[in-house]
Amino acid sequence: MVSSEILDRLSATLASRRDADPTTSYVAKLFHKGQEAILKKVGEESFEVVMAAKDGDRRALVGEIADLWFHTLVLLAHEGLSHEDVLAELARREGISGIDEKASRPKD
Ligand SMILES: N=c1c2ncn([C@@H]3O[C@H](COP(=O)(O)OP(=O)(O)OP(=O)(O)O)[C@@H](O)[C@H]3O)c2ncn1[C@@H]1O[C@H](COP(=O)(O)O)[C@@H](O)[C@H]1O
Repeated sequence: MVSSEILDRLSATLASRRDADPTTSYVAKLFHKGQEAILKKVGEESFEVVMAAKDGDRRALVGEIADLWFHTLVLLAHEGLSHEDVLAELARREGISGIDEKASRPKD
């Protein structure tokens, strides 16, 4: 079974691409292009997830969700966040199902 440590390793790789040459790395190129380009990829991959699910293509669905997760990790890194922030939020939600999420979320 693949461990969630892959997220730690991938996030470290993403962080290392911040100052990398955009001509040698897809991630560095996305960082270089900026938020708009990253958001465009997140939108495209979200749509592809929906289409794969509607087509009933389970193999494609896994691939498209991997693309979506990957691009959301790039977005998090771009915004100075990481998967750990999301995991912490999910952990916080354990045991509070049934209550209003927005009302229960800590203020920034
Ligand atoms: N997990 C991924 C990963 N998943 C998807 N992709 C890239 O995301 C893009 C997906 O876009 P599309 O499917 O829309 O295909 P495309 O039309 O070629 O995309 P565009 O060129 O239009 O953006 C492809 O270029 C994929 O190669 C990824 N690129 C990198 N990683 C990981 O990120 C690490 C660092 O990557 P580099 O910065 O490229 O070294 C790698 O070692 C991998 O672990």
